[in-house]
Amino acid sequence: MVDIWQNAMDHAVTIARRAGEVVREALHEDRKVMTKSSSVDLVTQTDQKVEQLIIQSVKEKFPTHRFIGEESVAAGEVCELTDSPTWIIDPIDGTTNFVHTFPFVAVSIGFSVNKQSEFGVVYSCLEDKMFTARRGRGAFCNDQPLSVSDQEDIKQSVIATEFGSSRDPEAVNNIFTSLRNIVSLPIHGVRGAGSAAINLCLVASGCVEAYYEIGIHVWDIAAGSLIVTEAGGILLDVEGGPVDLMSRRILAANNTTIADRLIREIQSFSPPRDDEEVTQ
Ligand SMILES: O=P(O)(O)OC(CO)CO
Ligand SMILES: [Mg+2]
Ligand SMILES: [Mg+2]
Repeated sequence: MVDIWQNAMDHAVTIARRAGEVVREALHEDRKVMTKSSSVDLVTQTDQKVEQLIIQSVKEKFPTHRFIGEESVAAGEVCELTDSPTWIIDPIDGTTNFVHTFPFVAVSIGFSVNKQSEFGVVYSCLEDKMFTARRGRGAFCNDQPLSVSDQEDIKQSVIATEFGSSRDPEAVNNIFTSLRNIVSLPIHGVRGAGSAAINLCLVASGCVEAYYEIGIHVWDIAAGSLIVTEAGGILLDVEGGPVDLMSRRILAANNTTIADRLIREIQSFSPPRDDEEVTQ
């Protein structure tokens, strides 16, 4: 059977690898750090350069396709997901890690048609791990199939989450309340790679049972979320119900038993949506 998006996916893998080389080389240079939404929301010239590299190369091959890119949105482009084929790009997921040479940095490329994810590519470029998923065809790391953990007991689980880049006292309070509740269940441990995309790949790989976060953006999770579901995992909103990739909230888990137990402990809140201006 012909897969009409296979060419696009092959291109995503090629360009993610090339982008990863640029990121690796930039680690040996001075990294000029700028800030965006808060003093701890970091961006570098490499983020911008890599996003342009990806967008230009995709435009040459697929001139009618649309884009949602983290740094393009930061520069004022609208964050709108339509039915058109759309590339959802985070050029460096884990910019704080990149700035500090903490070794989990990913290039994340999601691709959606009719608002449905068709493929996801996450290249963890310092580990040299290429995570891929094609809708209905499974998830892989360096071509080896992935599957989520089969653990059903939350007390035997490791959960990934992050503190995010908001320092709004109420948001920080909610984050710590959730964390205290979950740690106290008790669980085996809490981990966070500092990259939403890599955290999702850790769920897909069975290294952690679940990952949840409030405050992430669609470009952080577009690719990794398909990698989770294609590895047999599930996606939900942090209050239960269907996940909404524009809502800035996600819970990815190996199964509903683990997800339902976490939902009872998460103190949720709602940051402004990624597509807020579009939906108003
Ligand atoms: O490093 P970035 O792309 O800002 O992403 C963060 C979350 O927004 C880590 O996932
Ligand atoms: Mg990101
Ligand atoms: Mg980024």
